[in-house]
Amino acid sequence: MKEVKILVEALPYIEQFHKKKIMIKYGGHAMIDEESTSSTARDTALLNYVGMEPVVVHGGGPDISRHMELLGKKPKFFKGLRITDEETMEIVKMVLIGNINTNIVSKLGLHGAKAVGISGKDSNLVQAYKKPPHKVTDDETGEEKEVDLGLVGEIKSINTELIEMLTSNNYIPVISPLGIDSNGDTLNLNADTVAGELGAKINAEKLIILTDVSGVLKDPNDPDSLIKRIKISEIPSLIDDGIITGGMIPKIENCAKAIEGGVKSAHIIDGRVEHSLLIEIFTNQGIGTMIVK
Ligand SMILES: Nc1ncnc2c1ncn2[C@@H]1O[C@H](COP(=O)(O)OP(=O)(O)O)[C@@H](O)[C@H]1O
Ligand SMILES: CC(=O)N[C@@H](CCC(=O)OP(=O)(O)O)C(=O)O
Repeated sequence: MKEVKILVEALPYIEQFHKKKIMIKYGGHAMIDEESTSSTARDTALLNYVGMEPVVVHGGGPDISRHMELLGKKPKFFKGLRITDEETMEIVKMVLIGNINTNIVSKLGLHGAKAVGISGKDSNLVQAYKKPPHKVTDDETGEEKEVDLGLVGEIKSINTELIEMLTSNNYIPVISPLGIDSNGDTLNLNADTVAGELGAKINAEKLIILTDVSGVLKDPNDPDSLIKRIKISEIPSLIDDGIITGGMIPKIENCAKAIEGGVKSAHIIDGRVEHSLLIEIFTNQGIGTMIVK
């Protein structure tokens, strides 16, 4: 009886999200081991089985950094974005496309879903241009200088045709965060940005970002200080006051962009917690931080 009750309680959510796209971002820090990646893949497959259309964008920052270090390169970031020279780009492609993407696709397949691995380059899905150098002022000398991030892109446009084709045929697209520029060259993109912008473009019902903290915390060192709801208007002061820093900045900013672009709700949740994805979708109280208008 207990199992049946659970199923009946899930019914309104199954109805609400039937044939709706759910944009899920698998964070590099959320994929801590094979088991948690497999568990998230199983939950994603379940969403698909009950009639939703999940679309996965994955990260892999920690793995890219690890491989760079193995090859004797020091990872460098500017405002959360990896400074990407040509050699780094080779590592980024190898890790994201060759390793992480295929791994997620296999795991979804093992749980019975039809998953297709692509990157933003396929079928011109994510067209991008090289990010112009950042102007920064040297604190000591007051001199202005430029920081060039190398092969890092900004999204110019998104062609959703391939995604629509896949989801309408019940395939789960699994997307590596790379873009293609007008010369056909590859650019490295932040995975949260791809998930947010693509989520808005495909009219996703929900954007769910899986990471390694329970959501946005008032005090990042205190796991019990979770902020359950954040209004878009509150975001700038949370950043200015230094409450939201580092990798959380692109997450919250892209949740806001997604909501402004028409996504109905955006959530940052702990991907290491078993079934956090299902708890978010199938319960009233949800889990993690919800970003609202
Ligand atoms: N206010 C905050 N609440 C929670 N996490 C925060 C906050 N500010 C910064 N962070 C950091 O953001 C990290 C998540 O971003 P990131 O490391 O890029 O994850 P991912 O690989 O999942 O994209 C957290 O592990 C935490 O260190
Ligand atoms: C430009 C840029 O910084 N790209 C990211 C792409 C991967 C990513 O975003 O991974 P997470 O979501 O795990 O952080 C990088 O090279 O790390």
